[in-house]
Amino acid sequence: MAAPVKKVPIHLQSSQNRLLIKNGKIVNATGMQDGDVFVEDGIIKQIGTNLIIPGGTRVIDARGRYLLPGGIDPHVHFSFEFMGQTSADDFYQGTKAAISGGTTMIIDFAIPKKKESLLEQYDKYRLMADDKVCCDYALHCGITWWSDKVKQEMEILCKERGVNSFKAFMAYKDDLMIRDDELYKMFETCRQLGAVAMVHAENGDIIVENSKKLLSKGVKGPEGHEQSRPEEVEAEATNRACVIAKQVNCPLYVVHVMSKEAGDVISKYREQGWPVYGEALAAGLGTDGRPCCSSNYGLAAAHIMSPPLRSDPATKERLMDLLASDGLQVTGSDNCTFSSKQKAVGQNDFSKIPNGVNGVEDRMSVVWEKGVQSGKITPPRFVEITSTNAAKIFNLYPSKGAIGLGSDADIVIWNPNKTRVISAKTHHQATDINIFEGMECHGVPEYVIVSGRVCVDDGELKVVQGHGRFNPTPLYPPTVYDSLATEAEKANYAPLPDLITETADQVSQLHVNGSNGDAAPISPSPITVFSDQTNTPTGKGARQEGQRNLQGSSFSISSEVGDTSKRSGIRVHNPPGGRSSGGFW
Ligand SMILES: NC(=O)NCCC(=O)O
Ligand SMILES: [Zn+2]
Ligand SMILES: [Zn+2]
Repeated sequence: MAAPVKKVPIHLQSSQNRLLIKNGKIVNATGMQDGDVFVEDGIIKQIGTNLIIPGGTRVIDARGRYLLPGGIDPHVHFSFEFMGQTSADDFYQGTKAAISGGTTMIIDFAIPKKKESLLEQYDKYRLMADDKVCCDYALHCGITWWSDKVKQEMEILCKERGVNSFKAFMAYKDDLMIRDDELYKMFETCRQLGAVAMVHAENGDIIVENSKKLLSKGVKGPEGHEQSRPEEVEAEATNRACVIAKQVNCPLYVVHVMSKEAGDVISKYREQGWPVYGEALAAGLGTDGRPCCSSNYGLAAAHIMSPPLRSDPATKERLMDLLASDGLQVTGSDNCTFSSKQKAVGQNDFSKIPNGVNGVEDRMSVVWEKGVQSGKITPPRFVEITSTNAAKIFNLYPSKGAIGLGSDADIVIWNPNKTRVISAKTHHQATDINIFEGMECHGVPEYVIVSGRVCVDDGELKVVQGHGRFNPTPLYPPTVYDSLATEAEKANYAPLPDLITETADQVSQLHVNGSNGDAAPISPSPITVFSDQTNTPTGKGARQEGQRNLQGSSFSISSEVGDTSKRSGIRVHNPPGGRSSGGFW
């Protein structure tokens, strides 16, 4: 006989989709405030004190902790076919590792080989990622050759597939590299579309010649990697990319800034008022290139990436100083992991070592340790460089990158008083070596909430495959284009609404819709509140909730399954005026 079903009174049932985080210090890029945060259906619905909360809501006490917007890592490569290998972290393992470290959104790159279709590569990445991602994601596309077809496909990607950013490679000659005239045309096209041009800045011709010379002299080990591409080879290309972008009036995002000289170039253009953005990496901030000269090949090869980790140990301090002074704006990981076995293919020729390091899991800890713990930056600046700036540049703000009313409930409860030691023995990545091995970091993500779901729960990882969704990135990010766009172009995009983090009383006022000012009842439907009162549910800049495309949203649960709540489809962030989300993502 079946056991009798125990009935739980309705008021005692804990709702999976409601969460109250109490007593934390809420940190946004704009500042900090003490308060409680109420989350329902994956969205932040109330912020303040003395909130009116429905029964059955799960409560987490965050006293003594910071509440941070979930980290956004704008630079990862999962399952990337590169230098004859496929990077080891796939979209499941990579996003799982990301979440365990406090990152709740990643942006990967769909990079076609020369002559291949961008659209086909995009489709391939969507297929690889959609069912596997444990957190939300978006895609940049790579431009590795130029033709009318590439230009047309860029337009389709922007207008119909939710891609607003393209990366060009000035290195990896005969593989991904494009020439200056192609770069010029690509930047021009980005400018015409209102997209973000991104660049890997290194002089690929010089690298090839230097490598040949070093190999012929018998320098074959990993130490030859940096020798073939010294600082000025990165700085020259960074300057050249800025010059080319300027010719066509195009804003520019320089990925993986790895040297002092390249950082200085970006700062110089910014001082002139030019919209150039620079991304530092966890690797560049947390370690350096000295292990590349180790007699332990495995350790040396694990540190090989491009541009290289610099052997000057002062580089990491300088990069953090630049982040502190706004010479650089964003931190990513460029997570592109290869196992020791995969790295072994370059044993007799450094130019064949697959380039890439880990970082998606440890980026938040490394930046906190080197930035906040060292006293160089404040918690709000930490939030800005790990989350908010990426959200703004790729036009995801304020759904992402903020703890505000109507924002996605991507929240990290961060204990600054706990420490952890990074190790390959405990990390969640698909590699056997961690470049930050042994580093002690203050700041531990005790809870990581991904779109309302508690995926790190008091330190326990409970991710769900397929919980994440593809986030289209709309064109004309205001942060990037405001200083350049014409008035006619500005009509194409919605100005960013300001973040609102009012008290409960103020929130209630915003939702009573002309009633007597009593506290508003908790609404089961998403609350959409932005300070720009011209935003209506159908107007420019409105979040288009409920327009999630359900197709292709299969869902599976990992061994760490916590619940079976299902999220599916895509997210649409502040689509530009007139553009329908239309289900074509
Ligand atoms: N950076 C690196 O070494 N590997 C990933 C590919 C790239 O971003 O250039
Ligand atoms: Zn690159
Ligand atoms: Zn990369």
